[in-house]
Amino acid sequence: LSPPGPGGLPYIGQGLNFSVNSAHKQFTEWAKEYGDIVMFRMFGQPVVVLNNPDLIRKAFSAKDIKSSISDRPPSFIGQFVAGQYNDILFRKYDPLCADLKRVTIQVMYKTGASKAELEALVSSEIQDYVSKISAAEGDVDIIESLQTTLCKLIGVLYTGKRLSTDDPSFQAIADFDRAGNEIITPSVHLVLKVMPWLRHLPGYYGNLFDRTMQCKERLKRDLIQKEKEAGCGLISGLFEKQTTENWITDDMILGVAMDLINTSTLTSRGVISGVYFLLTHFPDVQDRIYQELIAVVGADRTPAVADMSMMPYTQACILETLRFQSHLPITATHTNLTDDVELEGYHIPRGASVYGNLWLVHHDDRVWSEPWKFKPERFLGADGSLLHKDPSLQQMRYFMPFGEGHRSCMGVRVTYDRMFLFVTLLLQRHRLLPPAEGALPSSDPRDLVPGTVLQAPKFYCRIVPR
Ligand code: HEM
Repeated sequence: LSPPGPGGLPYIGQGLNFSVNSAHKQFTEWAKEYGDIVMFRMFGQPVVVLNNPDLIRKAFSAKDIKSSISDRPPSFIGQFVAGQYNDILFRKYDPLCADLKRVTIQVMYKTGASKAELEALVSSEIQDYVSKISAAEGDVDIIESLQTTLCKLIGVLYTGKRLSTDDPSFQAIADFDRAGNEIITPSVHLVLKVMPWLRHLPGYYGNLFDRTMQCKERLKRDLIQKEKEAGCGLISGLFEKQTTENWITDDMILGVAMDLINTSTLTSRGVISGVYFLLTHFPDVQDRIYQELIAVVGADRTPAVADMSMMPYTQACILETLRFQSHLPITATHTNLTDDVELEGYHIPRGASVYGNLWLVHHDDRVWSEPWKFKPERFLGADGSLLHKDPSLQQMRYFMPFGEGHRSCMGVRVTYDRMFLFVTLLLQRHRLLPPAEGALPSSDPRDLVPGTVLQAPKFYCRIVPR
């Protein structure tokens, strides 16, 4: 039995009926009509949307890999940019993918993500950003200069040191970030997937492909090779691992480096611009964070990640931002390349594109009261403690901003830590106010700027000292 769903024109199916950039809205409409599993076709390709958190977990976490929907479909970037899927993000879920993901996470934590020295470097990058935006007078666009800081944070993760903006390693990251984010845009990537030969022709697609490959070469020459010789960050940590895990090739390390640039800058930009935007909208939330910050950290000491566990309200704001704005409203594409799968009595054909609809999960009004309101307190118990850790709470089953299962996000810890530092380092000494001229755009998440990652609309604010 096939899952129910909207029909459509022969072959084209629903291919012309919605924009890939706001697929989550269309998927959510269809869920109302067809239920928890919806299937439709796009240019002959079956597409399945899972609208219920338990189903998403079941499909994406199944222990038996044959019945888990954890592969990625063939893709242009995986094939031609990552050199035949020598990476994690675009690779099917074979044992090599699972091992590379496991080792990368291990090395990420060992060399960096949880080390105090690295946190100090991350914190200084963010403090520099805060000093820069708070020095500006009048109405400022605080997101404009964020991208440089995000690339510098990747520099810290990869090399274990701060890179200046004229360092060739930093420039290699920033250039790859620009080209990679352009080629990964769904509308661009879709064209290249259907017509991969466009990469050989002059014109927009051929130029973009050439530029991306040049950036890849620079990344290899100016960062990866240098880190291979000496270093103390994630990249040199992966090279060290080659001694015990001899299946790790140099090309895989380059693939991982490319993956983490593209998965981390756009998403981090979404969550940081998103939380600053909401704070500008809600001064009372800023005040409560400030009070908590002063009680735990004081006005002089620099906030550190270790303070986070003592600041439940601040953590609740971070969780609520992730729920409310659901920056990745649908998961990356999943598929099962080897077998057909039975899910809740429905037949999911091999090779179907499968998505988890995280947007719907996070705004389901049967679980979240007033889902379109920004209410950090929903994550707090009556005594003010954080509810997030309590798995018996039904709503926590409905919180999955980083996906679930074998393909879930590798940057969860990094993201929580960074959001905490961006929020506290700014609010300890400053207040975010609406612009003097003009109004703030709406804070309703349905008005976020669509794309692979939802972004806050362009906004101006004033930063004033406390
Ligand atoms: C900033 C907020 C972030 C959010 C909301 C987010 C969310 C997600 C989601 C929803 C997925 C897809 C899961 C799936 O396909 O089922 C994902 C995958 C991934 N994320 Fe993140 N992410 C964030 C930041 C990061 C960062 C900072 C990194 C790296 C340091 C990262 C690395 C990855 C990687 C490598 C994957 C692919 C894993 C795989 O294919 O197995 N993410 N993320």
